[in-house]
Amino acid sequence: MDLKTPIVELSNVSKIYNKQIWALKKIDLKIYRGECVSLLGSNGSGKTTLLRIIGNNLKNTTGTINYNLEEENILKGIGLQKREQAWPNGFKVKDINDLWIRIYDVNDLEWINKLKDVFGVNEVEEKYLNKLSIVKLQIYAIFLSFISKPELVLIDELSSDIDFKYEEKITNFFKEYLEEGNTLILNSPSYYFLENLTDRVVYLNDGEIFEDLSIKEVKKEYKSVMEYTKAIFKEELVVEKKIKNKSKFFSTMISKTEGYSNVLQAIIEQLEAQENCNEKVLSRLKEVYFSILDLNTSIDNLSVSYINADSIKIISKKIKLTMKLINKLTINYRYKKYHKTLSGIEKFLSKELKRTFANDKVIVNGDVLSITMSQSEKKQLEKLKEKYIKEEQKIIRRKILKQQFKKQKDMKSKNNPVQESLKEVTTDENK
Ligand SMILES: Nc1ncnc2c1ncn2[C@@H]1O[C@H](COP(=O)(O)OP(=O)(O)OP(=O)(O)O)[C@@H](O)[C@H]1O
Repeated sequence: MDLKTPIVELSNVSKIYNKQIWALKKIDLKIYRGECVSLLGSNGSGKTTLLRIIGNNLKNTTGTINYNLEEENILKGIGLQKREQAWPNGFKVKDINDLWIRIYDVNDLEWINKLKDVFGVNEVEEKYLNKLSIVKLQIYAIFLSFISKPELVLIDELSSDIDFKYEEKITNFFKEYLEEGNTLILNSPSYYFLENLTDRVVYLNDGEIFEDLSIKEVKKEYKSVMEYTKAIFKEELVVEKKIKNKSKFFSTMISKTEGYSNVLQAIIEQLEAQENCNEKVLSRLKEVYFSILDLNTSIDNLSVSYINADSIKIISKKIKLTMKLINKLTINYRYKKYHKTLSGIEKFLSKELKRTFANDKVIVNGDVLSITMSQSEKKQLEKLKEKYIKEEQKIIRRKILKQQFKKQKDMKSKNNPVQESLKEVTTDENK
């Protein structure tokens, strides 16, 4: 197996949608065998477009793509997991499994059983596809992309909502797969996969490659992947928005999310310095940190761009995800020491941010603007609001149950310096 020749090489590749939107601009990129490459970049930077073009699922407008696959049939050589895969009604998971096995002419049943075990497919085989949760569907779509044992696998959505038991199992499976000389490309993986799997990051900005670094270079230059993402988010913003003014409305949210990310960073550094620190908690905390940083960048981006229903939906989704990650951490691990910090962040997300973005009006530079929405979008927004309220009620109920526990902890944490810095953020919040 030739590890030095790229498995895929893109030269001068551009994609223009509808003769208007220049989604990818003259991309030159070589991906090598055995690599795990993560695509990073803000919303709309071109990651999915690049992934689909490499995955032979979307036609590039200009440029050339050369594959160096051992498998002659490109459909078998490349596995692509797509976002929001639509399935016809009335199909059980096992029906689609049989169909895929037949389409790809797979005879290696040991391989299929292994995949079923890694991705938890055995547990859902008798279920109808439209009854599976979004996360289960995403994982199932990853399972399908591996069925033909492709040399190059592209994953568009690797949710941070994946259960911890599967996260570890999937990571180990991916590692083994890479060691056999196969290649993986991931779109915006969660922090866990970024930290534990990625060999190289390709950062896209407005359809161009902004940075292409190996993880070794990242660690040498920025100490950690976490520091890198923070620096690159900032660098990108400086380049993009140097001269643009942000409205006061957005700058408060931006400074708060930044404040929280700093508090989390301090906690993470404290934990990392401890000898017997709980790795699982640390990894979860990093995910929350990463998610807040991403939220911070998205709001920053939003503050200087055209605001429409879609951009609001994206932010709402990110707020929800961050809240879920926090809940996952506080509920599963009951990590008492930093509970106050996390519930402070959650309060800010649920009480301020979520409500702001669940509205169809936003304030920009002191003016109230209505977001242009179709009837169906308005209906969808109403449904979302309902869902948010229900979720909020659940959170409140959980909070009441935990009140007693919180009181005791507050007393204990009074002398903690990290808690003090949180206090600054929460005090600022009340202004
Ligand atoms: N089918 C399409 N038709 C028209 N424009 C599109 C289409 N798909 C993507 N775009 C536009 O191309 C640009 C790049 O989109 P793309 O989905 O590749 O970005 P991305 O980095 O994956 O974003 P996200 O993280 O939000 O998914 C965006 O401006 C997007 O609106």
